[in-house]
Amino acid sequence: MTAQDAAPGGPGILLVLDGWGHAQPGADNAVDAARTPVLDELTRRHPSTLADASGEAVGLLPGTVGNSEIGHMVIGAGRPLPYDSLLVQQHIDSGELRENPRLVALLDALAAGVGALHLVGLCSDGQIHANVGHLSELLAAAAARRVPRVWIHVITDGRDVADGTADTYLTQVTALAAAAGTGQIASVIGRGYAMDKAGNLELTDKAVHLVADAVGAEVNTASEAVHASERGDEWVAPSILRDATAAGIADGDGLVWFNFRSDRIQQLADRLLDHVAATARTVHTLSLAQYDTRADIPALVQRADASGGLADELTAAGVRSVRIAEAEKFEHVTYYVNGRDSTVRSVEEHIRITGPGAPDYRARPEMNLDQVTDAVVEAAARPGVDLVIANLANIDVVGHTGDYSATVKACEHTDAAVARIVTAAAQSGRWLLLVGDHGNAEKMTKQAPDGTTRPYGGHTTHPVPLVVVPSHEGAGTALPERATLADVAPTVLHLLGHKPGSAMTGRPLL
Ligand SMILES: O=C(O)[C@H](O)COP(=O)(O)O
Ligand SMILES: [Mn+2]
Ligand SMILES: [Mn+2]
Repeated sequence: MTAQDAAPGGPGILLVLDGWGHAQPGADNAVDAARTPVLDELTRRHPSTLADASGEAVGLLPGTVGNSEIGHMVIGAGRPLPYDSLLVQQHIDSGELRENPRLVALLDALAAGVGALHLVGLCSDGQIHANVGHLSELLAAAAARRVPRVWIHVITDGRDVADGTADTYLTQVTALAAAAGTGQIASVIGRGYAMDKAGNLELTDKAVHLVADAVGAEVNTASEAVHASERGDEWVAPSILRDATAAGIADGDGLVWFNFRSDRIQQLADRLLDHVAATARTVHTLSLAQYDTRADIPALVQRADASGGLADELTAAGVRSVRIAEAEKFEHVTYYVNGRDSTVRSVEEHIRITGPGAPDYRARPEMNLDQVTDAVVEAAARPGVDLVIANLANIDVVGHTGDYSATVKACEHTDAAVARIVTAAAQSGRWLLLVGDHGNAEKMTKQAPDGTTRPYGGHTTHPVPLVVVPSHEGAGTALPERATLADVAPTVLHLLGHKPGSAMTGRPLL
């Protein structure tokens, strides 16, 4: 049976170009500056539009930059999904968070037993992993319940916000603690250490020992630690404040993780809990939102239901898909597209491309794109495969370095990979849908809180290009002037010859 027979519409390829946003040409627009003849030609010749990938359109607070998790979840769900940051904010605004029974029980137990509360999280307003405003609510709750000691373990950012801004956020943390009437910064560490997600345990363990055992370079002030960093805010060395050398976790203490996003904090959370248990201490932990940890950490705010998306529809229709990405984005084309569901369904094959990682992607903007492309071309040639879903990571991952010329190169490598995939699609009679998951590389500078313009590798609120290359020349019709990521799954189903799922609010664009 050929793929054409298996799917009444026709087989296809959904290609997510990570971090491929659209903005007017400008001196900091790496997407526009790059030589991308293939993408330019596809956009010109075939039905194309711009899709909203940030804010309310995807389930974030208005004006919030998109991110890979919500981007891929909405691409898969075919509807905006209230994201964890939005749900946490709603719980704060309604007063529910402060009254949360789990939180109240923990704080009351600490007050009664004279235990300390440790608050650990990323301190910035990048709104991708955490929001320092959420810390303020936890401090207020601890003050209201008269917790005798509250230690703040600051993780510095420099990735979701412009580098060189950590000091401003430290000042903010101190002001929030003063306003709440409780909380003292105990330690400071860059997210490069504390939020590793690639299994580099030697990095994670520095954060474990800092938070659990108060082991780090001694500094007089948090700001001193930030200024001593030779590699920017992301790599602030593990530092303990001189007046907090007793801030390690004591038996019976409490710990609340205040990142709302799991992927980059779960490795630390698991490792720290293992270490505390191995050293015969008990710590009572909660997380702001639900984490994908090995350990069962009760969450203060539950996740939105993301079922009824593309994966469920494909399974019901018996549509066979292959998911392909390199390690950096593998979970995005599997777990997140499938609605944060780690089941590998019988109609799915997951291909994770591994290759040499890079401590610094500026030196390897090509990443492992050749192998990813090989795998897409190979899967596209297989008649038994109805749908290939792949992610090309370069534009986003290299964009995060904040290095403009490396990011231009990443866009050019991506263009060459797309050329091969277009040919493979044509040879196998497949349609091809290209879409970004959020903006990044089309804006490589940002105004810092002090008013200066700085290099910026983070995400944006810009829309993303969406292009449909039909399987047969001339088969395309114009797309609506504007779309959203929620329209991707209905459009994919339509191209495959199916109706949108009943849980989907997005529409087929063709
Ligand atoms: O975790 C990261 O690398 C960034 O903070 C967010 O990027 P992502 O949403 O593309 O993963
Ligand atoms: Mn992304
Ligand atoms: Mn990113």
